[in-house]
Amino acid sequence: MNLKDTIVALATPAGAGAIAVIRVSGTDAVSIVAPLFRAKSKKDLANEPSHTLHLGNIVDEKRILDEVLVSIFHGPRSYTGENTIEISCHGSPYIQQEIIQLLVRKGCRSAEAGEFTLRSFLNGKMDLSQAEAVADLISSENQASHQLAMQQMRGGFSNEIKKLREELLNFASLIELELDFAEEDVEFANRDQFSQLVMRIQKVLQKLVDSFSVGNVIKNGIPVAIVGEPNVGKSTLLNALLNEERAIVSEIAGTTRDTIEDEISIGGIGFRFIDTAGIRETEDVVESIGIKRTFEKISQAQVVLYLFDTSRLRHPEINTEVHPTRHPELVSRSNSSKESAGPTLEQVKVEIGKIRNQFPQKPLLILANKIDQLTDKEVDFLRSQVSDLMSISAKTGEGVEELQNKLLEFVNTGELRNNNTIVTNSRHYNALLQALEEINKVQEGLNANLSGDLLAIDIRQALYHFGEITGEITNDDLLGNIFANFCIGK
Ligand SMILES: Nc1nc2c(c(=O)[nH]1)N(C=O)[C@@H](CNc1ccc(C(=O)N[C@@H](CCC(=O)O)C(=O)O)cc1)CN2
Ligand SMILES: Nc1nc2c(ncn2[C@@H]2O[C@H](COP(=O)(O)OP(=O)(O)OP(=O)(O)O)[C@@H](O)[C@H]2O)c(=O)[nH]1
Ligand SMILES: [Mg+2]
Repeated sequence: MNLKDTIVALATPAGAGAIAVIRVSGTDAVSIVAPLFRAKSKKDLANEPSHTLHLGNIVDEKRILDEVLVSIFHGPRSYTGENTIEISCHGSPYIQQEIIQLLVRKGCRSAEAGEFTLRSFLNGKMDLSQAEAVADLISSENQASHQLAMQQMRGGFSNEIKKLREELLNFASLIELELDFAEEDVEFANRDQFSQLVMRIQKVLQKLVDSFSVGNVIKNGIPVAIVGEPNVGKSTLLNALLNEERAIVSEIAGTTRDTIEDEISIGGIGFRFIDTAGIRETEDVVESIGIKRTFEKISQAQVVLYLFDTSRLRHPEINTEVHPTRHPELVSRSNSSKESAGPTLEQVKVEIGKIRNQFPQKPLLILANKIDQLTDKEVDFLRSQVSDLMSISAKTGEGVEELQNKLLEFVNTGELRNNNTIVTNSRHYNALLQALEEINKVQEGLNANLSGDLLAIDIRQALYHFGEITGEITNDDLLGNIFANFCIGK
């Protein structure tokens, strides 16, 4: 990738649209486009001031390709920091390609993925964490992830890091200066002040490191596993939550064999719901693989929803000696297969206990489903038996909204509301962890009255990790990795 080239790419999505924007950036942007542009006002584009907009035609020799609007940005006053021209043409894929090919013939190179933003970074228009936020912003699909990306793009996080880095750098220089006067036993860096700074940095770093658990979840969606025995209504609940017929629902136990997942935003937060294969003893090879996967999904989930079917509970108070007038369909079901009668409430509690034992840290919501089949008295009885019970009907939607509210309670959105800095990027998280480790060493060194040269080594290491975040320290591989995940034209 030659960064001296003038590059061109479609900035809007591929395909037909009302209007498409083609972006040209680099030293020759203006000198390449100006001769191809015939302004209505006869002006020469090359003489126009920055941040102005011009109507005219794009012409290839004598042929008019399109009537367009052209905007001009003189470097360094542009997104990339280079000369930039944007051509807004009619949104036909044919016109887009004709104009782009014309520009390539006249000396532009097709841009690589993320190259405009890479140049913006290299030209000092933004730091690395801000550039990464641009990609997050484009992919944000709900209010929370949008807010975090926006915050990061505006530099909130980088500024915090940069300030700490500068203060630390000051002390590092003072300590290193002492080394030059080793014989004279001077102390330029006041150890008490330094120790205070180190403690402040530890606090900030720890806060940022801790925020990742929230940030990561907000960025990627909170995984919620829906589990329970076959046929209890897991897929019906998934569909109700997603408001879409996403999973197949049937009265046949074992319908869902593999996990199905999809994401939806509730209250501005993304939730990823994972419908799983019903858990039961089975000889069926495929089904048992599905069940194994269910347990994997539980371990990956942030919250687990355990469903059971109230209409099949065997219990004196709740039984399926059904009221024939209310549920004629159930009469035939329970009559035809006595052996398929469901578990007792005690057995359900045992099953829930097993999951609790296996995943002690995981919030587990117990959902008594199909309450539309019960009388109010039966529902009351159920609630009195299981304290943390939510009763729902996935089929009628009863209780689903309460469930959504309950799910929102699991997300600590306080930090988000308080506008605290939240780390969302695992690269930043790793760098922060490493910086914290080094800072802890510095603190230990101070406590142990370590000599300046040894302190300086750990300080330099910490500085290195700070620099990784904002991009003062970087390398081609890292940049390649980050920007390769961008779309072309960004
Ligand atoms: N048409 C268009 N829309 C766009 C972009 C773009 O590049 N082109 N952006 C691309 O992501 C975003 C806006 N970001 C931009 C950031 C800086 C400058 C710019 O010209 N900066 C100059 C001048 C600042 C000023 O005069 O206030 C500078 O930084 O010096 C332009 C767009 C979203 N919308
Ligand atoms: N009356 C009533 N029926 C329900 C309710 N929820 C689900 N059902 C029915 O129960 C049956 C099983 O529903 P599914 O959603 O396929 O159950 P599942 O837990 O995904 O089953 P598997 O995928 O086989 O493990 C279907 O006939 C649904 O219509 C409910 O709240 N009330
Ligand atoms: Mg299912």
